[in-house]
Amino acid sequence: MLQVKQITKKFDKEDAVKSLSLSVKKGSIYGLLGSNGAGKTTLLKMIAGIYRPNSGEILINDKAAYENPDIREKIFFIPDALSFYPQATVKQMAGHYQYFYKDWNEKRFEELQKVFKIDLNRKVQRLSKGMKRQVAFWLALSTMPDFLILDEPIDGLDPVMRQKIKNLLFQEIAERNLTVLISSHNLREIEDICDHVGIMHKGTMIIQKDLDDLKSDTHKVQLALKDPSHEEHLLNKLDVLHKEKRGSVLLLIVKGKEDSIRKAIKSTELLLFDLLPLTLEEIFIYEMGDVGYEIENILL
Ligand SMILES: Nc1ncnc2c1ncn2[C@@H]1O[C@H](COP(=O)(O)OP(=O)(O)OP(=O)(O)O)[C@@H](O)[C@H]1O
Repeated sequence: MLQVKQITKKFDKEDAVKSLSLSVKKGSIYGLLGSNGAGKTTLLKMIAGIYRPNSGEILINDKAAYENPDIREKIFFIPDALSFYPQATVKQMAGHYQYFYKDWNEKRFEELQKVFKIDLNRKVQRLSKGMKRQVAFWLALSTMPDFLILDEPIDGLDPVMRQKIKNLLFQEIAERNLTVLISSHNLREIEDICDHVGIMHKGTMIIQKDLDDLKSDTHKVQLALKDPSHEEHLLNKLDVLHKEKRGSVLLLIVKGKEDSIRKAIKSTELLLFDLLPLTLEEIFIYEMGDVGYEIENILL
């Protein structure tokens, strides 16, 4: 279990991450979403032990991660901007990781060559962007990590390779209880693979929930009132995240379970009523709107 407790990170005088808490259960995939500059990379780098928080603590299986080299060795971070030794071949990079990671698994490395099919003698810096990312996953999985921290992991990967890597992650989760924390702007990908989601804005976590709960907690409602003067009364009964009017039709994004929304609306006479679930992308946009991120007229 990964527990982040009230961590803050300042750059100069600005808080990049403010008193943020989060917990990720063993064997789960947690998707970290957020606006540009929200502090996602800074948070991941603190968890990976690259930045030291100004305050707060990061615990892995109840032990302080930063001070504990054995724990830090079981966390593997694949950053957004990859870096390799300038002249190193894939084989030499593997040798480097073998030296530094005591659980390096040579057999696993050889098995994974069948997936990645990249010549071991090629210089990593001369590989394409997507191939470099494949090498990063290849090396990461060969260190047999307990925690994999991924910053924009699919950038540059073709759809077939994306699927292969997803399958590898699912396999590691099923067989070894690997825990994965992913930061991404690709919400479809997050929706597809994550079981838990957190949304960050301006250094804080504005919402974190089980993905299924999050999706059943917000709905898109389209309605037309028989008597338009009842609009305010109706809206007061709903937790409205966003409202738009198109002629006499009201388009609403409403927080709450389907049953409670239907119940709140029941006593109002309507000419039209439609209730639809939201995609994660839509939930993200309206949650951001709720905290003051400008989202005028983008009802999807
Ligand atoms: N090394 C640094 N020195 C100074 N400020 C930094 C540094 N790294 C990040 N910041 C600042 O911290 C804030 C959060 O940045 P961060 O990279 O964590 O955001 P992010 O959520 O990953 O953004 P994006 O989605 O755009 O990649 C930003 O205001 C950024 O300018």
